[in-house]
Amino acid sequence: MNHELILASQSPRRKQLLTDAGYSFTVDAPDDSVERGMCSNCSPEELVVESAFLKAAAIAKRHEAGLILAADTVAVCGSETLGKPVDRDHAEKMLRMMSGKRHRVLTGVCMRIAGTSQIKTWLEQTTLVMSDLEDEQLQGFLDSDQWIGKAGAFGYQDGLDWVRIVEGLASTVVGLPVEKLPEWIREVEAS
Ligand SMILES: Cc1cn([C@H]2C[C@H](O)[C@@H](COP(=O)(O)OP(=O)(O)OP(=O)(O)O)O2)c(=O)[nH]c1=O
Repeated sequence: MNHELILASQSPRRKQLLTDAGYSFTVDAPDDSVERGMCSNCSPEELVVESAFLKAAAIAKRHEAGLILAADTVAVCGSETLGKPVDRDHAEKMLRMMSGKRHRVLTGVCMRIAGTSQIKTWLEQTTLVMSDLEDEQLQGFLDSDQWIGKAGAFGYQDGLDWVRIVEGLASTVVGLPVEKLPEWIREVEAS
């Protein structure tokens, strides 16, 4: 990598994934307002890519150089796109919707080199299946507050035994497909 890496995210999970993969980087996170006012009638695939693009753009403005990395994650169940729950009731609604079903988690990623027009976006997808959640199990999980700040109201990294991956990378579910980064960094640096 020829540039200093800047993670444009407030997500502790993205920071952890990047650290565990051995990258050195600084963090400059966009505020939540970047995600508001997004296209309301676009597909979830378009939404995560557009959101990652906007997050990277907001941070690129503040830097003269460096490789900016931004991402956005949602869960998709049937025709519903599930972002971060706003409260416990919202989290419960999401989990009841996914209970006993397959769903997908999409992560859009944007990398851009500040001070240049070099920019790329990518989309990754992982399919999961959730067991039928018993009422008691669901209430216990909601009481634990582990759903807070997580798209679809669950954290795959929390070792839950009622959700498993059918196809795709676990890192995509947790918010950043780090296994793809070496290839993607080469692509954006060559663009
Ligand atoms: C599905 C799932 C999501 N998540 C998290 C990853 C993201 O932090 C969050 C999705 O919200 P995002 O809006 O993608 O990210 P964020 O608001 O946390 O951070 P930023 O916009 O600054 O980058 O859900 C998990 O941690 N585990 C999971 O299993």
